[in-house]
Amino acid sequence: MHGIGNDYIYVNGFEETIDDPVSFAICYSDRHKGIGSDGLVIILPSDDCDFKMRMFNADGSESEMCGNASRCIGKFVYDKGLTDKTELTLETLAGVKKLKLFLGEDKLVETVTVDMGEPIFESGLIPTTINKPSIINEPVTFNSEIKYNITCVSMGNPHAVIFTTGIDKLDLNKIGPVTENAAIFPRRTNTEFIEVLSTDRIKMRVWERGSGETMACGTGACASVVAAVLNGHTGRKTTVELLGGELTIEWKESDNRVYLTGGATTVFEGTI
Ligand SMILES: N[C@@H](CCC[C@H](N)C(=O)O)C(=O)O
Repeated sequence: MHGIGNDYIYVNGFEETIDDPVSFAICYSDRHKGIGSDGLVIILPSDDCDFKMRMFNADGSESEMCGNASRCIGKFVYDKGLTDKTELTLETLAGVKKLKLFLGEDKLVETVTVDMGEPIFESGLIPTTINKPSIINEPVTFNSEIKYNITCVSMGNPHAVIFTTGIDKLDLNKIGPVTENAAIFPRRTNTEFIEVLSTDRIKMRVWERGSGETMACGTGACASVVAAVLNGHTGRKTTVELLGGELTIEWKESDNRVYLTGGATTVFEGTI
């Protein structure tokens, strides 16, 4: 399945057990020698919620949260009849997320809104070793030569947001690994490169921790809109243009929570 091009292999953990998800993710995410994906998502029973998600990047590292995968899980469980509810709770390593499913004419899930919770700014919780309470538009030199101002936001997983120009031409394969593995990020980071198009539209390319450049990142889009608001670039409801499509993000003033809305698509099913 994919959420605007951010594709994962989804495994129904009610029926299948994967003993070694790390090796599975590395092996089958390979686009030449495996199935090909940005990683692996396992849908599991939960004690307290409707469902539980575990997600692994293409390098086998487990992440706390994935925005695009949570939408796809909503589609998976509803379309396959694992639930008939259109409002669901999902247990993740970043806490409980609430999903609202919207059906298309075919009565299958087309769009999902995820309550992604409150953004986190405290340096120690990002985590970053930069010795300031929070990191907003902070000048940082990477590898003693690449200078960027970064804003750090955790959506349960770490994001460094960079506002710049000419992102189409950026050599992400070169700069992405540098920011991802910088010593200031002890658990590595996802990095979003953002061009501000207007007060309600931004364009984003993302280098994901553990997967490299992907066509979209839901948590990254949320972190970027929060960073755009904090830096005075956009309003609280903003469309994010990504390589794989668009996401609508709203950081509500009333409850301080971030809401992510976008599509979810099934590509194919198979047995290995
Ligand atoms: N693509 C995802 C985020 C996946 C995890 C990320 N690479 C990390 O390691 O934190 C999304 O849609 O949020």
